[in-house]
Amino acid sequence: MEDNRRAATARLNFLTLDPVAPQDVRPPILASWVRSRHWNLPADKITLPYVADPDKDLPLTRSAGPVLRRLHENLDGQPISVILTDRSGLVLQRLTADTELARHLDKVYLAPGFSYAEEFAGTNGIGTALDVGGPMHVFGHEHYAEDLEDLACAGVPIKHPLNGKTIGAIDLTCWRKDAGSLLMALAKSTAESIRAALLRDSSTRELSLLEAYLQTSRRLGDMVIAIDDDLLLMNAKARQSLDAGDQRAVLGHAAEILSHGGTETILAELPTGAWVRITGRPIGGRSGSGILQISPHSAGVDLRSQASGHRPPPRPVLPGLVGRSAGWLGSSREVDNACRARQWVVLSGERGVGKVALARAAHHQNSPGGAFHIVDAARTGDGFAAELDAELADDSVQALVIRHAECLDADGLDSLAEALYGVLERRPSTPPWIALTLTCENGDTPDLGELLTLFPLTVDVPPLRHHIEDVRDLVPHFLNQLSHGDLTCAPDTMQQLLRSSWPGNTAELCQVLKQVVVRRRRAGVITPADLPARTRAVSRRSLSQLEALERDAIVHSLLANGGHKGRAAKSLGMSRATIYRKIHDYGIQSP
Ligand SMILES: Nc1ncnc2c1ncn2[C@@H]1O[C@H](COP(=O)(O)OP(=O)(O)OP(=O)(O)O)[C@@H](O)[C@H]1O
Repeated sequence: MEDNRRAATARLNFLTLDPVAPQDVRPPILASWVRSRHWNLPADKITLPYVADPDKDLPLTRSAGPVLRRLHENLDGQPISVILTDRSGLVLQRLTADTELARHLDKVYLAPGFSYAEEFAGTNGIGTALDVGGPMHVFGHEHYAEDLEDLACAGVPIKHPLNGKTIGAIDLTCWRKDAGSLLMALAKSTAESIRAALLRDSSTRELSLLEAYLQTSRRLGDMVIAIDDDLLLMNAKARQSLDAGDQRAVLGHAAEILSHGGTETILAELPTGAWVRITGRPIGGRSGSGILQISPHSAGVDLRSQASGHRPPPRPVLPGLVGRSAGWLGSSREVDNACRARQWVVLSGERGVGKVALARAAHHQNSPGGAFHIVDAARTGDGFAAELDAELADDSVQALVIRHAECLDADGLDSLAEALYGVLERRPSTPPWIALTLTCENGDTPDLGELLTLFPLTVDVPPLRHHIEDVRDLVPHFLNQLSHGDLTCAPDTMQQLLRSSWPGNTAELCQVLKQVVVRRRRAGVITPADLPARTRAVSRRSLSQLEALERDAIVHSLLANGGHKGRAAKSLGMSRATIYRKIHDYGIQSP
């Protein structure tokens, strides 16, 4: 009781930025409060992300189920809730016999589908135990969120018995007034029983997988990978021979082979241009579990180079950007050259195509470390004008992007031209490099009037559907950034992404992958079912660049002719029959 009062005072002092006496709060709790403040969490209420349909078909839930049910029965109606979460703190299961406690837990969202990760719920038994990687009890006012002050929680991370990775957490929660030291002892012994159950359930299959993996690695000296639910083993040969992008591609093919029974052999081209032969062998009679043997396939390389005199595809020209299609590389080179020559440039294209990204990368390539700033003309009120003045007055700025110039009206464009002439007068020998971006929709390019005399070059940045093949590079690039390489994309998922028309371009692709990463919350391979519904509105096949251009021309013509197909066909010089066929073939929704 005394401890709780001291914790309450310490918490209040902490929240009001007053000094906290070290003896009043345990160090791991204080450290967690600091992290909670860093996440900008409100201390007076709890708001948590919710996943409507969390994936509960995991080895953890299968093995933990009987252990949790036994414990729940033994608790015999006592007000203690037994909670299982995945490794991110997402609640998968809750067993509570006491209705009053259950009602309270519902009120604070300690229920399946809600995440009790520390970054959302602040200091608590689940998230903080997962964060520190060991058992953690959090008592009453030690919780960061006021809503949790009547509860006591004892959380213990659960580590996989074979690979040692944290795969979830067990938590026992009761009323603060009922808590005692036995709560933690019980949580620890439950975690131990779950580990034993996991070992028992997985040992037969995983040990035979491990044996097959070791035998294959020793015998053949090839690259070998073993895959099972939560287990991934890759031998040194595979790790050394394949770079991160190639590893991800191989894992995607491996998942595909294993999901079809695992006995196939395929030839695959990897992102670096190397060809490999991948042979699968299922283990344990389950799809998704088996050994993959990977060997370099020189015939593939020879075939390619003999057939078309192919060289490995060109590398991206600008740092931090990916994409090797001719259209994207052409724009990249133009922006790079303009930046090197300090020539001011207009970057024009649909929303999210990568205009700012190109300007930033060109600047970093040509003036590494130099100050690069952005001002956005879409800002309302006087915000833009004031910010622009400040940037132009700052002599340390070496590169400036003026974004969304299409938002300026005629007066705005005049003022901008005047301000830019001013900077040329003031810094005639060292003006900043300036790129102006124009976001154009439906092929309309706004008129920049007099400004064009200052910007002699306009680079058109193509929409993603016109260099759709770059999706193959963009997806692993974004997944690597978003999930630190924990997630890869299955080949059929990639096919679906390649067939989408991406009206929001690369920014939309990045957004979709972000959504997938947040929803999945565990490592593995992304399947088409993981993709949000909007990516399913796809054309029946992936279109070549010419076909995509033709589809766009038809869409623009239909728009310009108020949806009248006959007139649209005439203005494009095509017959009515042809336009009808193409509208159907390209899956165009008539405007
Ligand atoms: N080739 C690429 N490689 C890696 N990332 C890219 C590439 N192209 C675009 N991106 C990323 O896509 C996102 C959108 O790009 P960016 O903001 O540059 O688009 P924009 O054309 O300037 O958009 P808007 O018209 O809306 O202002 C950014 O996160 C950017 O880093």
